[in-house]
Amino acid sequence: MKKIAFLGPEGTVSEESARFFFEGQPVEFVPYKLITDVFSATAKGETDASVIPIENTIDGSVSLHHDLLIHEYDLPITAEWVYPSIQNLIGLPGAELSSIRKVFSHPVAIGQCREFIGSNLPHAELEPVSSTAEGVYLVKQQQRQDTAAIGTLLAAAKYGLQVLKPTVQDHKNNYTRFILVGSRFSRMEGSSREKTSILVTLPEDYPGALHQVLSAFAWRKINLSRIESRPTKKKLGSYYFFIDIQERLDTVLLQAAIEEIQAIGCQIRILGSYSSYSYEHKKENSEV
Ligand SMILES: O=C(O)C(=O)C[C@]1(C(=O)O)C=C[C@@H](O)C=C1
Repeated sequence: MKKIAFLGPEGTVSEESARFFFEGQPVEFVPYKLITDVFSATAKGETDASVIPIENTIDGSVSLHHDLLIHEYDLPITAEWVYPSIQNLIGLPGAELSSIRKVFSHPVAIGQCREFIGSNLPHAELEPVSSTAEGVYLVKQQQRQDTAAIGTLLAAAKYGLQVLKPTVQDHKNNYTRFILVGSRFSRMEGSSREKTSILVTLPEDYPGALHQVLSAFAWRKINLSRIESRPTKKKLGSYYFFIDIQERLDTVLLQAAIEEIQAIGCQIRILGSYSSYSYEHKKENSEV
């Protein structure tokens, strides 16, 4: 059976989203404490693929995860899906909101609930931890009525704690985009569109290089869904451009665009060509 690494312990948003994505597939989910361990499990061959949160509606791109993919782990992106991040305030049974003085959660989840925390828990100290479920686990361990965590319903149930307040994220449309890196799986139900991700390094001292890169896509009417710049870490002002393209890699048009970009001296690394699944589309399919 294929093994899927995710950010643990059990009960994270990553686990919820992976279970949703692989619903009905014979796979085994394996939790890892740190996101670097999630990447390296597949790089070392302990698992077949890793689930990586890459972007969130409220908090934006997860820079660390982009950088790990760029600099540390040469693993292809083999699928992408979107999943709602529904956060809940979780504590010991009977705990009162007004007495909460400490809240554990993943920094991204804290970022998603800032307004709620400001208005409802103004005196609480915020303690960032390695995942939302790690925070819920710590509340269970510490057994304190004045301590809570922001996490999933799955984690509240797993650790036998109470949901003190459900859906505390500041915006209803709080979605996270997850990528799968490592092995390729057969096509899931509910595929929406094909995408390719590339990493472009511009030639030095070439005025207008980025403009030329973008125009290679523009005049061919190739749609880009995202451009993210990340430092190359070699010197200040030097960047990689992470580009998501709404086209399969093997199309004539995209191949020609890539050749044109290389011809002006850019370096291109293909990060993956994969199916992208939207939440609604996949959900509709699984409900039929
Ligand atoms: O801590 C978790 O539950 C995770 O799965 C990690 C993570 C993230 O890194 O963005 C994933 C989605 C949530 O929106 C918040 C945190």
